[in-house]
Amino acid sequence: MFSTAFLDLPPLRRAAGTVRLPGSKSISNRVLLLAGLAQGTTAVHDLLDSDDTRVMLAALEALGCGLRRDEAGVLHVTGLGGQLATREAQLFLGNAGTAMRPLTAALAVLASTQGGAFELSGVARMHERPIGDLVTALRQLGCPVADLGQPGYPPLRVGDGGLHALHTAEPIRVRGDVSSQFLTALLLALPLVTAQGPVTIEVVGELISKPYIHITLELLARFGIAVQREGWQRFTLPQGSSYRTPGAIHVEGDASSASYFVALGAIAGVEQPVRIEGVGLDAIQGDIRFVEAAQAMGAQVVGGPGWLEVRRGTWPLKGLTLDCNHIPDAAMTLAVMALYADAPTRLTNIASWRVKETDRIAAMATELRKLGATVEEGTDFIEIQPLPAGQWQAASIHTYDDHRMAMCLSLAAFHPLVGEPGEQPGRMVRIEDPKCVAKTFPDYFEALFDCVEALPGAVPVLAVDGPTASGKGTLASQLAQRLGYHLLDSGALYRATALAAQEAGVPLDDGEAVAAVAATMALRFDGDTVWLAGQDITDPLRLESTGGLASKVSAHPPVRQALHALQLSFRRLPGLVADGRDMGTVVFPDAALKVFLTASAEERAQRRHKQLLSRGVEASIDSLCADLRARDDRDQNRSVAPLKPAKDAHLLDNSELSIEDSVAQVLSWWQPGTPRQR
Ligand SMILES: O=C(O)C1=C[C@@H](OP(=O)(O)O)[C@@H](O)[C@H](O)C1
Ligand SMILES: C=C(OP(=O)(O)O)C(=O)O
Repeated sequence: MFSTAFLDLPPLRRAAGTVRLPGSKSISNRVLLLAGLAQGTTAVHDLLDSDDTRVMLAALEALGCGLRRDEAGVLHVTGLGGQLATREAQLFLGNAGTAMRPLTAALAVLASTQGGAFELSGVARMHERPIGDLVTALRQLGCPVADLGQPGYPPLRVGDGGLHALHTAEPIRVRGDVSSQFLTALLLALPLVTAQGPVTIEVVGELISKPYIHITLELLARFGIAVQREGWQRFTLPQGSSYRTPGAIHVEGDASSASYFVALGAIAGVEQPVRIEGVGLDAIQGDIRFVEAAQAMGAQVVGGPGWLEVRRGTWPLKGLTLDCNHIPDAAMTLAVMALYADAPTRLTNIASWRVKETDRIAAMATELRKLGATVEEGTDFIEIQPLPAGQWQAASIHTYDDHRMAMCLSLAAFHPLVGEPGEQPGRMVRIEDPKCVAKTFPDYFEALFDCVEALPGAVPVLAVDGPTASGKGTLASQLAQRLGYHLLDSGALYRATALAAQEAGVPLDDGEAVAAVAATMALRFDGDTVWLAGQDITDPLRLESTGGLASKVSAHPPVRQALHALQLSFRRLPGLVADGRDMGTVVFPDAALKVFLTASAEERAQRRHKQLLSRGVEASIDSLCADLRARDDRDQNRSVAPLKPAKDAHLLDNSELSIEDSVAQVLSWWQPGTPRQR
């Protein structure tokens, strides 16, 4: 997961490859609750691991359910068998509607019938998401529910410790026009009170997001509860309903998450399709019908059970008007596809967008406008005009702690002129707070980068060059962390070459022979660990003596040549911070930003001295200073790739700066707009 403050996406042009989707959030949290209420143990395969399921799991654990993950990653849930194991708990449910609403209902019923009291709270936004219609239904049933904050919103306390007779003979009435999760919550919880007779739920007003009720009914059926229904108005739980574990259950891939990859194929699956695995045309999730909307916009989709393949069909995409009530989550993806269309796109009947992770109609309109689009919004619709190729603007996209805003808007990084003659350099899309995807798809950006390709030369490089002991290694690694970029420590390649040559018995002054070693050595970086031919060389690589050897081998032109291609291969999405001596001048002359880091020889000698002392090595500052000056002189005057700032480098003397100051300075040069390709 990218935990950076922002993630810069360079202009992308093509998509191809395969994504294996994480499990469905809606199925995962329903299955967890059903398994938690059932008697016996349920083996849950392919459960989603994300913020929303973690809060549900933590709640089940606090309530006394047994949870065990086996070596294969299968979760075994041992349920309560309908009996409370603990009578009081405070449950924090983050921003997971699929945890907050169903747990409120289930615990209200259990607390009222067995005696107990439970507090349910969430993040600040959860306390702005309505739950009043569910609370009204639960009170009608006879459950005590107390508002702990603003009435109609979490936090809530359900139960008051006492026993309460519930009124199950009359139909329980619930409104369904704000969220379908209120009805889902009652359907999941009320089997608990069917001992005396059947229980009927009546929906008041128009039910929204109907396909989510279908998921609820399907999963209840798998747990042995056959709900009888009359249209979308009346649902009856038969007398004596009880949750029976199916033993094992498999969670399908998330169909809402699939929408980003379906869109990817439609926008940029030019030569090859984007293949999606884990969810297919047999899905029980309503969001699979996003496929039809994407097809209507021009996507070519084929699929079967558990898979889809999507390529670009009509281009530009076709604008459309669509009632999106049945696909409220995936519909957001259409709003970004609309930028690439030939005519306006109007998405209607989406009032529920306003009460989800953020006010999604307002947020979408604001962020699409930043890209240059013309957008109209109403209480329950959004209309987006196509964005002509020349009018796309670089933008920093605010994501409102809403996973879908981040995932949808990443699709705006595609270059609108993809595959057309006279492609122009593209723009950069900055996604703020990319870790918000953790709600349902923590590795979304990794999955995206695995199946997209940037415009040639567009993967940004930030080159940090400078003399020995200038602190460029530390600066480069901090920058890579802050930007979420890959890191190339080119010095390590020369050091590894020297070690490999020594190991092979090759004389270090034989440039051609050392180059042959460099070209074939089996070098692998694994986080901070470096492997050479299966051996961990992390420590030997850092030795002063290895530095001396590296200085020798790096003076041979054939060695530099041999390592050139290897260095270029580090340039991968989303970007690269390259640390060395000739990164900006020779290896990445087109780097988006070049920094030449210096510090006075005295200051560098002091730093080196400290570093050596910390490793228990004694040294004199004067001799270190003399060594550094001699090394600078050699580096600056060698014939191949002498150490010098690139003409377009920013010079940074960090003699008086802390690491944090230097990082801040470089990041201020790296604002959208400044790097060359933006
Ligand atoms: O029941 C569910 O799993 C969901 C129902 C939908 O909410 P609404 O019914 O509030 O539209 C959907 O947006 C949400 O992501 C998941
Ligand atoms: C609305 C959503 O979530 P929740 O389950 O919290 O309602 C969503 O995932 O888009």
